Amino acid sequence: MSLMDTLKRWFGGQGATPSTTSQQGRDRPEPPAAASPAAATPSQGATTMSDIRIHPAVDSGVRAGSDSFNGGTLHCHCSDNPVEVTVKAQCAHNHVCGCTKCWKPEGALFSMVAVVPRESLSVTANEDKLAVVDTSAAIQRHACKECGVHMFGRIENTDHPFHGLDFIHTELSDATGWAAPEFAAFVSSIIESGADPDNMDNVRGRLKKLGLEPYDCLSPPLMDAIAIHTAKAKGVL
Ligand SMILES: N[C@@H](CCC(=O)N[C@@H](CS)C(=O)NCC(=O)O)C(=O)O
Ligand SMILES: [Zn+2]
Repeated sequence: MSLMDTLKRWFGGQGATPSTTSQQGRDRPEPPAAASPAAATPSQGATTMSDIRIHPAVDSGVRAGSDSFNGGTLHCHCSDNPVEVTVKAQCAHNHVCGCTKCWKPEGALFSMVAVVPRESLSVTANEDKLAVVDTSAAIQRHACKECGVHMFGRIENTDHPFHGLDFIHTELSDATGWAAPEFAAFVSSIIESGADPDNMDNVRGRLKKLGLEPYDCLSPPLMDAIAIHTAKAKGVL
């Protein structure tokens, strides 16, 4: 059984959160400022739930994925010689992430990030434009040096619970059918990017309305998976 199958068995598979249909097109979001690849717009000044821009892919409603979808091609935001990453698999555990490390499009409070088996992902054009953002991080985020977009994140530590999985931002693909985001992770962390702490009830309320249950770390199934991995490594399980 593959790692992805094991994860799906543990976690119940992708697409657990059925979604409303988005009215939004699949246009790429505005390019980020190259100098600040992880920038959000923390001080959105939003005081009402509907004003809150979680992420362009969910702000008009979460679009359900397709069971028959089998991958696509991701591009960075460079108009010349964009980096291209090809993924030959559906993604799993798609979610929005509020941490400061994941790449967010301009104006968004959250990143949108999912996992795929690392063997399903390859860089198919302009690999020389990629560099790892922070080599000391568990997730080695390979970003375009020109536009700042994170093309994929890889865990090289073979002892890490998620080793074997790569992290991707499906919005970088024009294809439709990617599994929809299912929850919101690291919600409190948006404060670390400058979001107003007094607006957190509205942010969590908006996420719930979108069907993205807010968690301040990962979702319970993923936290359980990490604990199971640790318990097994310690010989407790
Ligand atoms: N509060 C921290 C949380 C960072 C964090 O733990 N991020 C998670 C979710 S992406 C993680 O797995 N990080 C590992 C890494 O960045 O390598 C922040 O916002 O910077
Ligand atoms: Zn993150």
